[in-house]
Amino acid sequence: MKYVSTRGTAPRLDFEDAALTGLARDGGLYVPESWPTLSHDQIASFAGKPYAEVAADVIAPFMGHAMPSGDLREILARAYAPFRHPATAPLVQTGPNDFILELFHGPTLAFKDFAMQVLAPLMERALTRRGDRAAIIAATSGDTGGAAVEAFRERARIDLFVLHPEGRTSEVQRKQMTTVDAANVHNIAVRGNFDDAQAIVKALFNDHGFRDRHRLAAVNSINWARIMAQVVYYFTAAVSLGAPYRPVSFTVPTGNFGDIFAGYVAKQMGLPIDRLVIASNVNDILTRTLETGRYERGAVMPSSSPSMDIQVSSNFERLLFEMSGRDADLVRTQMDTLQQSGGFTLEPAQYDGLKELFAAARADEDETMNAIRVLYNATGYVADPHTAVGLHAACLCRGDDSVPMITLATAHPAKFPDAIRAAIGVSPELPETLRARLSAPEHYDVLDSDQAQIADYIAARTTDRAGLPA
Ligand SMILES: Cc1ncc(COP(=O)(O)O)c(C=O)c1O
Ligand SMILES: N[C@@H](CCOP(=O)(O)O)C(=O)O
Repeated sequence: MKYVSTRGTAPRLDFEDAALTGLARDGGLYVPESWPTLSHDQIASFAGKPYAEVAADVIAPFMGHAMPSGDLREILARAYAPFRHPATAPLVQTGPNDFILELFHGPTLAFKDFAMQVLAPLMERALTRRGDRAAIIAATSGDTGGAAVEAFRERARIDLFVLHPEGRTSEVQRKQMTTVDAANVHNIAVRGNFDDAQAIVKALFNDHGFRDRHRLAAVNSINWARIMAQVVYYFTAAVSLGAPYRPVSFTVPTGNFGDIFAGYVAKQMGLPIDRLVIASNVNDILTRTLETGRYERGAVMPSSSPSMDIQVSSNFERLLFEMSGRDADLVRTQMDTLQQSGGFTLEPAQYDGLKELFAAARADEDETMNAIRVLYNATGYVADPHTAVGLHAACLCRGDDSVPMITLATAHPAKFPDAIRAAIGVSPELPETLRARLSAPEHYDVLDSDQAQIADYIAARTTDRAGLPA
């Protein structure tokens, strides 16, 4: 399996190089050269299998000859062993044909653990084989950072730099990152919003001298391996509701468009998905794009679902590439226009493709709180605010009632206690192990949203190759 960039001029890479590279050298994102497909029988055979085994079958075609199948299976078994639910990604029924897919039973209580727990051993294995090391730079609106810190702490070949927007994550999210005292973990609170932090990460990758000197790697969803690992739970959820013999729909709380792009990939691989619903909070660039055909950046607004406070959705570039018939020249021009003037109009083929595959709806703050309240009053279930945005959108874009609608629960409500208390007056409990750790001292530095300042900070703290483990 080879990987190509959405902007067409970066080298084609194999899986391992794509996973270590992060952003392509032309500023684009890597995608597989073609989509592998799974047969009807293969998909049917997932019924009743442990999550890690389904993961091996779904992931293997993307990896080519990167590693023997036994090694992959071992990595996956270890990655999902610490999840606190025996089903790993359980489904909960909340209505006649409505389900919640709980993706928060991993170590940091958010869906990011599904990919990060796999990415860390994959990257470490590749670096060990090469006798190399990497400096990971990640931007987070709250959850990617915590999951990355947990997965990469104390990995000898990796320095991890996590940029979060100062004061714009929940307290629990911030402490999940900053109370970890590990020599290879560096937290930076950026005076700005998530888009500022993500723009700096991309700019540092586009500075090829800096990138090569410090061997930059990415663990945001610009890294293809993140998306790949997230495809798996679409299969396990759909199969447990009768796929491939019947279609299912998914609603996905969306920010950087990574998680829902994984749903698109599952569909390309042969999973019968009827609707993919994009759920936005007040930062609704994607819902507006679906309504108008224009991709137009707005100001980032703080919300009760802070992990989705994003206006530039990185992975939308992958979809634009797909919907244009993989026209890299067009995508490059569109991304340049976005950078220069803050927006562009989709080509008719892109817009038609988008409307055919996706529906979209936004939830404002009152609607988000109301969705938490309505579900709690009807069933006693406590949904986190991101999930609630999804529940609101699922209701609006329901479509055919006979098709199961699965809303992704992307985080545990205990990560957002203030919002939950405001909605229903209940304080969700953190798991005991996490609660104890969050009272430890915090470690982070506050920097301006300034590329040069952040580059200097990283350069001063990156272990050089002389510091490689034997
Ligand atoms: C809890 C939660 N829900 C939803 C999202 C949005 O996911 P994506 O950025 O993949 O669209 C995020 C952040 O990525 C998140 O942390
Ligand atoms: N919501 C994310 C933002 C980064 O998204 P990613 O999926 O590209 O890592 C977060 O919580 O950090």
